[in-house]
Amino acid sequence: MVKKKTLGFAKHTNRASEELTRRPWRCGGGRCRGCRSRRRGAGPSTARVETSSVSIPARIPSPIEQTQLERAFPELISSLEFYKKEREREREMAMKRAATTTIQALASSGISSSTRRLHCLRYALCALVSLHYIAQASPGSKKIVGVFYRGNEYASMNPNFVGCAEGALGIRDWLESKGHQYIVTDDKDGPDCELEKHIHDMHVLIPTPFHPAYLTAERIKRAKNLQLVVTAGIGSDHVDLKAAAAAGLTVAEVTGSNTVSVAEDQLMRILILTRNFLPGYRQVVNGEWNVAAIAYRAYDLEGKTVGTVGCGRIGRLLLQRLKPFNCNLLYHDRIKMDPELENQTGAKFEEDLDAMLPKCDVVVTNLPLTEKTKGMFDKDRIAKLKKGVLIVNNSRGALMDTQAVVDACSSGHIGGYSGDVWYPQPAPKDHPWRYMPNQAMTPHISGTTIDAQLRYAAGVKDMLDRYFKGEEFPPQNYIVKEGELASQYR
Ligand SMILES: NC(=O)C1=CN([C@@H]2O[C@H](COP(=O)(O)OP(=O)(O)OC[C@H]3O[C@@H](n4cnc5c(N)ncnc54)[C@H](O)[C@@H]3O)[C@@H](O)[C@H]2O)C=CC1
Repeated sequence: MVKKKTLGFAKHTNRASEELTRRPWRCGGGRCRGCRSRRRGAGPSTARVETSSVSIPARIPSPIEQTQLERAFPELISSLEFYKKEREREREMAMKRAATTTIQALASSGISSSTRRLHCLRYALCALVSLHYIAQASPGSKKIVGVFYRGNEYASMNPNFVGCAEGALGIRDWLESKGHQYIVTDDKDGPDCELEKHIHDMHVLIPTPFHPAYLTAERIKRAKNLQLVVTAGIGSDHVDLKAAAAAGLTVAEVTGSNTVSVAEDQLMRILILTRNFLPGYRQVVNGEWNVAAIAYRAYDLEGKTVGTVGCGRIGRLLLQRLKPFNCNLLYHDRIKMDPELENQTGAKFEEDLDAMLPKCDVVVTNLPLTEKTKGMFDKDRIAKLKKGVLIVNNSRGALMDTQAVVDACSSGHIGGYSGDVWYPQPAPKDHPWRYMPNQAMTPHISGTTIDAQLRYAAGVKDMLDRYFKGEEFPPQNYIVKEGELASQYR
């Protein structure tokens, strides 16, 4: 049976608002994980506030400490009281005021002896930890974990580079101003990684396909507080969707956010392969000049047959972009396009995939990775392709049988293979696709242009906002909802 988890705390707090005022860490509902964990002895008195590098014991000060604090920083205490009572906006202001008061009190205390300075620092630390605790434990406060690729020295080179861990989708201030905890990391694999430290108590996970945090059934089992997974991008195959559905999680992605970015990239890869571009580039870099080595298998795209396997949002944009090149366009999908759209793109529907493939000079994949599409291009299917076929796969690496692609590229049966998706990601140094001939591979980049990042960051923010308010997401964004997988994943 599917366990449903409460989405959005607006409803949640209404149901038990009085209880929340008295015991802010409890929802008052019998199914509340907070209450259950407290009964198991993991209540706030023993809770720890995790940050990416330190772990501070978070607890409400004892009455004695409170009196000491009151004496030391009366303004701070009244701010704390105010903070507890008032609504969200006022609470934010009170938090800022309390922090300022602490700093001002420190600065104006005229401390001369080191002992007094130590006392003062202790009080200040205690007050700040209390503030932090209240921010964590206030009604509806969520722990949100983002897993993105690291920006390193490039992080500060473009203010719109929000897709990296340092950019954190540009939503840190917004989330923290609402009292939520936002942990961002790129450390996602292995038992000692940073992500593992937060699995047990995170409420929301924001993974991205470019640096996938693999949310396995085993991790889902341990993610007792998890309610929502929002993929920053498109393609949520890094999540065990069946396990997510069984656990009552919502999985959503920012549908449409990078379709243009991928369609443009595919067009580029088709041209790079058709014109045999990369060997020419390598010659130049290596100080060589050998026209024949390129020209003997460089072609025009005009007149060639291009087939897309999968023709949803990206596939259709690709067909529209290919139309002016005067190719023969074919598509295979579960669903036939509207006749109007077929006319617009000039593409012909092929119901039988295996009948379409041998006709194609260029095959492009535009499918999600599902149980049905995993390993779709195995040895047998690749053998049915035209000799010298060019393949562009920006969908997912696992659509291909890795070794079958290596063998076909090595024998020349595949004349060129290009894409940006691998399994696993990041691709290990010894991944055979790095070393096979006739490849024009890159890291996973096509859907993470700056334009795409801004779109998927805005989409994630919109969905988080709706989640906090207990509102529905745009329907096309749901991959798992109320125990059901989106139709193409079933
Ligand atoms: N490399 C990158 O940066 C990116 C890669 N992608 C990948 O591209 C995929 C497609 O993206 P969209 O076009 O936006 O998705 P979409 O959902 O709009 O289109 C997918 C199409 O595949 C069809 N399909 C699904 N299963 C099928 C099957 N078994 N047989 C035949 N057709 C099937 C669906 O009917 C649908 O028309 C994503 O799922 C993702 O894996 C998406 C964005 C960025």
